[in-house]
Amino acid sequence: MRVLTAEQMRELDRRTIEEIGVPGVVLMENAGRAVADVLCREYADLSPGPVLILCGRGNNGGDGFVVARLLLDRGWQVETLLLAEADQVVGDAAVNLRALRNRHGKITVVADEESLRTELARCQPKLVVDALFGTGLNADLRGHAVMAVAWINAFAGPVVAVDIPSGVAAGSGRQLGCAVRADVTVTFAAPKLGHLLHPGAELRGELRIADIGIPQRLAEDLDESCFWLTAEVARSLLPDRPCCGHKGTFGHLLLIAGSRGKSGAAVLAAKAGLRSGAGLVTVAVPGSQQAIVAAAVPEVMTEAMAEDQGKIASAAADALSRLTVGKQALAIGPGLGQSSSIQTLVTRLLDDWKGPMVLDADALNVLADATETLRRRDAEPLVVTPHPGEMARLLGTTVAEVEADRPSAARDFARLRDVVVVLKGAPTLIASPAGELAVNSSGNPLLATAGSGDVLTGLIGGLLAQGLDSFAAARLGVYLHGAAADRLRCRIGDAGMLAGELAAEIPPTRQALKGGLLC
Ligand SMILES: NC(=O)C1=CN([C@@H]2O[C@H](COP(=O)(O)OP(=O)(O)OC[C@H]3O[C@@H](n4cnc5c(N)ncnc54)[C@H](O)[C@@H]3O)[C@@H](O)[C@H]2O)[C@@H](O)CC1
Ligand SMILES: [K+]
Repeated sequence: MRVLTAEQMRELDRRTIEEIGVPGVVLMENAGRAVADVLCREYADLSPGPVLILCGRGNNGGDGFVVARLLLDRGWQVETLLLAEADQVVGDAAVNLRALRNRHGKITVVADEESLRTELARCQPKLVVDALFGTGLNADLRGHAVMAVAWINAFAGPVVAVDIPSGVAAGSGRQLGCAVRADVTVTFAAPKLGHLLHPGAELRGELRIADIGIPQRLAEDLDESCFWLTAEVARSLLPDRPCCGHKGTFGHLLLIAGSRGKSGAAVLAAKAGLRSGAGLVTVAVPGSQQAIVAAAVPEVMTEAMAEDQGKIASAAADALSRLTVGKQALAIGPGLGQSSSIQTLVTRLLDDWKGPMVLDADALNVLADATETLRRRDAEPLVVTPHPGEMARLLGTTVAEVEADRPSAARDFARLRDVVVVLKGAPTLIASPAGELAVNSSGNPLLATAGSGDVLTGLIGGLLAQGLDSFAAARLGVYLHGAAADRLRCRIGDAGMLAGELAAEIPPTRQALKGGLLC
């Protein structure tokens, strides 16, 4: 499902009005009707209210006037507070303010904190509709809007936000000063980034997406495309499992991982590689770790590499090159540790191996200096899976700067280095070298545990081995990883998952996804 920025939404509105010829008031009527329909459907038990509708001076407030008029028509008691002077309301919003007045709706202009306090104390609503600010908010909330938000957030009954909770920036999900916490948000045409990125993702409550008459095909011309990685999208990426397939059909993954004290990372990634559905997994580990890994995962093949102080040594270069023969994908990084030998080995593999490959953890450091190596690779794009700290190191910036604009960080690095970036976090973002961005919809705090990144690397590696292209494997891997944690949360709660349990949960999650049981 496509995700829009505030500017893209404005562009689609404009083109629908100017090119298609649908008047703005029709779009506003459709928007207001969609909200009224949600209220009548989901809060029928609170009818006839009263409903309090808080409106701002822009078109978000205009939608609020439509909601007020339609709810009056449907027998609700409605109070409308306008937090602006009536002459500040212009255009389509002014048309609907007039229509509400003509319908004898009760509209009270509250120009300051004093009158707002008085009106809020008088209203006693059962339900509140937030139509103060929408996608046009461009600065921190000030004045009596701040008081209105605080009052809404202290209100005990349900709060429904029109388009986006007031105070949430539609392009980033950031809170501009303060923001409404809604139970339900009804947005129009498509979700906005601000609905999916935190804190907007929590503040919006349940998201309802309403068609207001903006043709989907207009979105196809937009420069930057961003998609919500829903179950439906993930399902479309699942690789085939032909009945006559054998283990060779489903690919052979070479995992290069582990060091003294970190053999568990290799074990977890190896298990996830197999749980992803790959036919065969070979794990190359420092010789001293081979028995540990082989005992922990008897289903994988293990290869002992020359080692230096517990880490794979540069003397292993030729052996590793030989091991790549006949493999469909490589996964490099979990628990490798950091050393100049590791840098040399990974750089050589980047040069020699033209097939799909996922790099994580310690292997990522190589990329900071490998611009030229990556440019001349002429191979399937790499998948890299940094957390914000690693992303900051790769971009030569700070974690705070990465966190301030996660979509740009992921996109910039993907374009610059011609790689698929999986920027871990809540939510995880996946960016392609072509500039596409996917925002994951699955996952929860259970994933914040040791080894969960190793599981993701093995999972993506296993999907690459099954023939998925890099962007598809990264998206499906990220979705399944989060969805497996979501299933576990239903059973064990939101703390205390072991990463090994996550790997074991991948097959039933995949099956549930296939059967349409995830949404
Ligand atoms: N044709 C359209 O453009 C449609 C717009 N729709 C609605 O219109 C909304 C966008 O409307 P607008 O662009 O008018 O903007 P908003 O209604 O979001 O409000 C912004 C208004 O407040 C002012 N403002 C911005 N930041 C402020 C701040 N911090 N403090 C005080 N005032 C501030 C702006 O100058 C503008 O007048 C959408 O969210 C949606 O609800 C829908 O009616 C569908 C059709
Ligand atoms: K709003």
